[in-house]
Amino acid sequence: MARESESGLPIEPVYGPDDLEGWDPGEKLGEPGSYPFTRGVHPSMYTGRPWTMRQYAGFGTAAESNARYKQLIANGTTGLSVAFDLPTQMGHDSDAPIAHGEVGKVGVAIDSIDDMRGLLDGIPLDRVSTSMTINAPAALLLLLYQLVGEEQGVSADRLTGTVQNDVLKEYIARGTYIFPPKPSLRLIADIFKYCRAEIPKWNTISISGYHMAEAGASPAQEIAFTLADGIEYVRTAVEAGMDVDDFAPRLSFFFVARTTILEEVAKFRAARRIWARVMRDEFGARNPRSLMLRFHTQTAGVQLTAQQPEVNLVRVAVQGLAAVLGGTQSLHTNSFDEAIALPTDKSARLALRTQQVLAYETDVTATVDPFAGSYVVESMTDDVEAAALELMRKVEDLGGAVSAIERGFQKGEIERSAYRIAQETDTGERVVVGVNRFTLDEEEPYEPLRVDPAIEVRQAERLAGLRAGRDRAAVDAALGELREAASGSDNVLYPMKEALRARATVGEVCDTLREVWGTYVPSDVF
Ligand SMILES: CC(C)(COP(=O)(O)OP(=O)(O)OC[C@H]1O[C@@H](n2cnc3c(N)ncnc32)[C@H](O)[C@@H]1OP(=O)(O)O)[C@@H](O)C(=O)NCCC(=O)NCCSC(=O)CCC(=O)O
Repeated sequence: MARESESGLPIEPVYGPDDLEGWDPGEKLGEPGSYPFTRGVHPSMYTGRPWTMRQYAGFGTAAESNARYKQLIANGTTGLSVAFDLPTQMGHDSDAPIAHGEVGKVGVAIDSIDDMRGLLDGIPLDRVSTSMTINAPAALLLLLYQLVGEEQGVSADRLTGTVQNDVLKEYIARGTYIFPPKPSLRLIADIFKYCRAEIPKWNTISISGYHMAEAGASPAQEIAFTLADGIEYVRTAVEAGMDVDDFAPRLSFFFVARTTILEEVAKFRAARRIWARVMRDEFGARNPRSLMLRFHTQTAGVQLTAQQPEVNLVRVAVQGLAAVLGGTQSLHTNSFDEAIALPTDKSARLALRTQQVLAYETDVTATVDPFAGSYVVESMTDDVEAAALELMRKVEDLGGAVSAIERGFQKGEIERSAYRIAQETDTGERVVVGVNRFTLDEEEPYEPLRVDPAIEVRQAERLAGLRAGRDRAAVDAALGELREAASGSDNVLYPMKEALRARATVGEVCDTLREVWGTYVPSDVF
């Protein structure tokens, strides 16, 4: 009997030539590095250059996070990935009442250029690419990065990295939105234009399915809703007057890797094929780079267990393998203790070592797209593609990603899928090793890393010092310019940069935008 995949599609006990009858490799696969990019975005893939090992990290103060980044680099990481605390992600200063209890908890606290300077101290920005998981305030953090680059003598055209900047999935699954959809999309178009003119190698957005997957989305839902968000961003930028080939090469994506290797590989390959077709046929993109779906992967946090946490090391290795077999450009492997707390130095190192074993001890990097032509993987690639296209059509029928979000469509679909997973786990139909089978009577003790609660006081003191030491009139004047741009149609990033240079804080800049644009209140469908 066929088993069901995570997307609810059948997985047959045996696949053979009949399953690929009429299947045309020329149309479905092409060559690696060529349309429709099913086999990967580069002709040589990992035989030319391994994926970027990019471990998401950050906690406490800028100085503490800086020390962790230097340690990661010393251990062989090949790109940085900054986690910000919730107040920063929501555009509040560390001393704002609403920030209380959250400063430095899930990431680093960045209030101003002073903190950004500390975060990047001693890190050569012309040689390291940096991803920043920041969404509503993405423009601010990008500009702070550029300003620190200028101080290091690195011109903006040499900076490489990514801002997540994907606010649509914040409304669907992650929650750190500030402004309503319309000004949020306008801000994203401003960022595309600014980067095109000023920071051309920067990846301007990381259109993310990861968080939807963490909320329970199936693989088909994950790519469908993510690509639908991508389509909305492309439309926004085109409507804002940009030529598609002027910004599409710098769009990037972000997906999860689950333990179900076969379907995950199929998912990544299907996503590349769908995106290439959409960009070529719907948007008329001509530059091959505009058609390439380049993506970062993180192993599935939701599949980690607090019980017998060391078993997570095994899960992460399997998930990382899925990402690599699927042709990821960049990878974060979770630490085994992440279901319990922030990773310790040792668990962070082990997570990176897992990638190094995949890259240098296995043979999966010796040849491009090793699953190509496999009866099962090609069949599943077609199946996931068809299921995703069907969902994308439903989003279109609702008027596109934003209208569908406003009606709660994506959230509703994801909730249903999450409910199914929870039920299957409860009944034991879905085996979770160490949780509903192969359990221990008594778990071994585990000592997690804890963030020092005094960090909040230290950040508040730093802010008081900053406010006392800066030219208040210059800050007010710069924020006034920003207010004016936000009220009209001028690109907000130019006055925003001047405000940040004058040491305006993240909270002050975001409050200025909140005054003009208001904040988003979800229409709760549930
Ligand atoms: C495009 C990606 C996906 C990857 O960029 P990278 O710089 O790492 O890699 P890359 O672009 O593939 O490679 C770097 C350069 O080498 C080239 N290159 C690579 N491989 C090649 C090959 N085989 N042949 C020829 N050239 C090759 C590329 O074209 C590129 O140059 P050119 O540029 O000149 O072409 C980017 O967006 C990225 O790094 N994303 C990371 C996102 C992230 O870390 N997010 C964390 C989220 S954490 C989170 O959100 C979860 C928790 C939470 O909710 O907070």
